Amino acid sequence: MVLSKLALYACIAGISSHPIIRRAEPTVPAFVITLVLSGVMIILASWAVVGTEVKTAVYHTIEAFLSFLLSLAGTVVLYRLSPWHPLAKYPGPTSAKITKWWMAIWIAKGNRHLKLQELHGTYGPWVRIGPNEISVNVPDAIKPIYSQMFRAPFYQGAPQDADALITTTDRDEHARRLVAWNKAFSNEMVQIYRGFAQTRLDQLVDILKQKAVNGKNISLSHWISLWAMDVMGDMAFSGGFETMAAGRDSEGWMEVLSMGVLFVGILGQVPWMKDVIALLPQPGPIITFQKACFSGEKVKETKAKSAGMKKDILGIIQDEESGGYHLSAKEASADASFIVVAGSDTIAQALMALLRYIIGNGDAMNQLRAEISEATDGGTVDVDAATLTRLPYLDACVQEALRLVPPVPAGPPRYSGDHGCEVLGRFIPPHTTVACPIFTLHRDRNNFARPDEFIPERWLQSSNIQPHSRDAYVPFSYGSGVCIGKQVALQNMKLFTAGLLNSFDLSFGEGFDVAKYDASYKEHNLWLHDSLEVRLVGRVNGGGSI
Ligand code: HEM
Repeated sequence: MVLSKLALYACIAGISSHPIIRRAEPTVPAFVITLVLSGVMIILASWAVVGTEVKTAVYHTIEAFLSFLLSLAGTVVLYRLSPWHPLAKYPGPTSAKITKWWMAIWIAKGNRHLKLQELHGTYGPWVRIGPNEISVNVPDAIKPIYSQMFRAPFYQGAPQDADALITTTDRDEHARRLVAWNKAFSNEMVQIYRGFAQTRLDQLVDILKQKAVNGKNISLSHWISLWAMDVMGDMAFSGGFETMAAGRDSEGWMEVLSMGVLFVGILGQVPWMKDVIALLPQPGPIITFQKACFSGEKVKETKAKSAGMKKDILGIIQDEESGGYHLSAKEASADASFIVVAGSDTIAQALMALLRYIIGNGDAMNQLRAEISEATDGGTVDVDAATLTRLPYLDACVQEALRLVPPVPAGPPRYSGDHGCEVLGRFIPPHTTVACPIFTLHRDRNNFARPDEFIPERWLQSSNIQPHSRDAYVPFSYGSGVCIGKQVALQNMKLFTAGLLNSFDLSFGEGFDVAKYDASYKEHNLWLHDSLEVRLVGRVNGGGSI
């Protein structure tokens, strides 16, 4: 009888502990340890003080635990759905209001980009997509959100040994680290990186010329990925990846990276799980990647190699003279891993989208080929900085590909902090995560005319295609945390496309089904999809095929 009352008290404790847990959220291990300790104490007290048999005491303690957890969970759900919740006025699906696992499942399925589009179609521009999270599909809101707020707890979702520039949620630390990073992306360095990209492109063209015999299908997506990885290795560590020479990602870096990005995407929805994952014997893919590739050797090797030379990103950000922030070895290792993710798959995906659309659009291909041929004197001149300014149609094609298939499709999540903030006259309550969904903004017909079509002309100065909202176009994000590699990315994409088009005639490969290819796109934080199969025919400089 006494112990049944215990279950009742446990219910009351569950309900009344909700306001405490909500304000001072405990870590999972602290919560579990508290539960276990209180269980042991209850059993001991029942046995020693009340004189209950141990078996009965254990039974009633379990009963009390379940009562506690169920009443706590019930209170959480009721509160999240109640009119007293700070985000109560924002519409959204009930499951999303209850738990972040709902969004985690869409990410795992690879359809979050489509779900967000659907939600904004149903509920309007401000949608509640998590218990404490809103998605904002309003171009005018991008500047106030991304300039006032900084990175959300999402970035702390995966266990890692140290923060990278891209995962730190401390704005001051980010600003101090950025001093050295800005040096690594100065105009002078961007020109040096152009040389690396050109050398790797020449290597790729030679390889493809050998492979592209008898009109057989080539997986362009495969080779683009290898090119991007090798260029990134050169830029970040003065060499290190030789995936093109091997013809494959022999060490499996890309696979680990894709897993890592998916892992971060899912765990970022439920950052408290990090403590649980950290207890598992097998470390997550991010730590595996850092340990396998970058712990110790690569970081030390690059530091030694680039001493006094300062020709690669890791060398510059580790150099004490770059100023601002002293990177620990673990932070350098975290930065090294993230630079590869940030700078290789993004540019590779952007190029795959660009080539898929220009191969599928004869007019665009002809116009592009004519422009590139004229600017490079029939392919005899390398694409330097001056040449790039003479390629407006290529620039338009690049922008259009980044609009249709932004390599970072979800909106980077930002956080309203302890005090909340105001966006377009609305108060965003404290501790709210806010994101502007890039894919949805880019494909919204209120922002861009015929939004699902590839129309590079909309980016030309002479264009009168309306609507055309430049404010809604954010493939590189905005504000603090904006992509630091934007100039390198744009330059390398143009250089690659010009070089490839000067070297080959391209068409879709035999049996390649473009509709099936488009439908295969899955968004797991970055994109995963089928292979882009093409047929390449070598060209002689000046135009004709060989
Ligand atoms: C088309 C290619 C690219 C796209 C679309 C892209 C997009 C983005 C976006 C949206 C962010 C913000 C992420 C966030 O806040 O969660 C970002 C950050 C970043 N990107 Fe890129 N990126 C591209 C290429 C590159 C390249 C080539 C590099 C390096 C060479 C690079 C380096 C970075 C870094 C270091 C950050 C973090 C900046 C910071 O925290 O201040 N990106 N990128």
